[in-house]
Amino acid sequence: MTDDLILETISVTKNFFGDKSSGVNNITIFIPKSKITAIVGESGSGKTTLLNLLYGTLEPDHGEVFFKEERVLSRDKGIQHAHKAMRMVAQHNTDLDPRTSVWDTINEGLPDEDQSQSIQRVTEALYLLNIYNLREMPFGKLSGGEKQRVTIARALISRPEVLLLDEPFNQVDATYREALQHDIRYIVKAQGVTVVLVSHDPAEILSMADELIVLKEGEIVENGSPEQLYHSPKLLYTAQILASCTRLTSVDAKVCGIKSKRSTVVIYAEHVKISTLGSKWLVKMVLFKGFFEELIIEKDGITLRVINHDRKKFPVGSKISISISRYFEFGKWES
Ligand SMILES: Nc1ncnc2c1ncn2[C@@H]1O[C@H](COP(=O)(O)OP(=O)(O)OP(=O)(O)O)[C@@H](O)[C@H]1O
Repeated sequence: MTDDLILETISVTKNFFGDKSSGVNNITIFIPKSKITAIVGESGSGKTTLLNLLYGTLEPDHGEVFFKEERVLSRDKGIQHAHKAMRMVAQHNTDLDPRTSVWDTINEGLPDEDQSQSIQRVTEALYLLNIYNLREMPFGKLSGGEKQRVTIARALISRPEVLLLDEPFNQVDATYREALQHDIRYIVKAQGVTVVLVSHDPAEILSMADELIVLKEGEIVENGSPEQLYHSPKLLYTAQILASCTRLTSVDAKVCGIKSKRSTVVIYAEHVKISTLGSKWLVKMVLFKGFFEELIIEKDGITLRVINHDRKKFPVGSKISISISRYFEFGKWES
């Protein structure tokens, strides 16, 4: 393993109850040090299974997982080193005692040998995650977002080299999600922590990750930087995970003025420019997205998603025309 890598899986397979369609199959990945790598894919594609294999809480049926040069084995096989250097924040915090104070919950994450520095380290973690004011509250009384901050503080207090995050912002409402994402990115970058993040949310993936690994049915189908995969997806599957888009057959795409020889056309909402000239499309729905709107527009039974920055200019029922600056073409086998 080269110095710029920290975790590696070599041809790892983990199936449940011998069912090859479950878990993950023959996965080889390299996780770069001090970067945020996101594992993305539809529900059931094997993201959590892969995270548990990296952490060592699942043992592969075949293949090997390495933390630096050291093989990661499952907990029952007793390899401790990798666990000390890694921390996992799971989707739900159900194993944490709701009666324990925030201070004590975070302190429990500090290894015994560091307990002499407990006051300084817990205080630091509380400030880092912006939750100093909550230190005396029982964990169970916190909001979803606050709980998530505490769980991440508890994981970071041991100064892990690798932080594994499974849908970490799931329970956090939209208002606080962006702030928490921003804080986590800032903290991990400042501390040089390596993060492996499992997420469903395209905005989260694109704004937080340095690298993406796309899983489908337990296999890696694409990987690269967020920019690369967003702007030049090789697969329809990847485009649909990363972007707000419309998928059309090549026959339906003719309504948008696109002539394609391939079976499927994908149009990102941001690539549709709108104006009032011509007025051939009907605005069916306006979705408020904060500083922009997403319009659902229709013509000849075809609906398109469109980003509109000129808010309130195109209300439901108004007529508009479009021009498409870019689209992607895919064959059937690429879905
Ligand atoms: N402990 C288990 N026992 C049996 N099957 C399992 C187990 N864990 C995962 N699976 C199966 O393996 C496949 C991958 O599951 P996994 O939880 O890794 O997917 P995922 O991509 O994380 O899904 P989601 O996004 O819904 O959390 C699924 O078909 C799932 O049913």
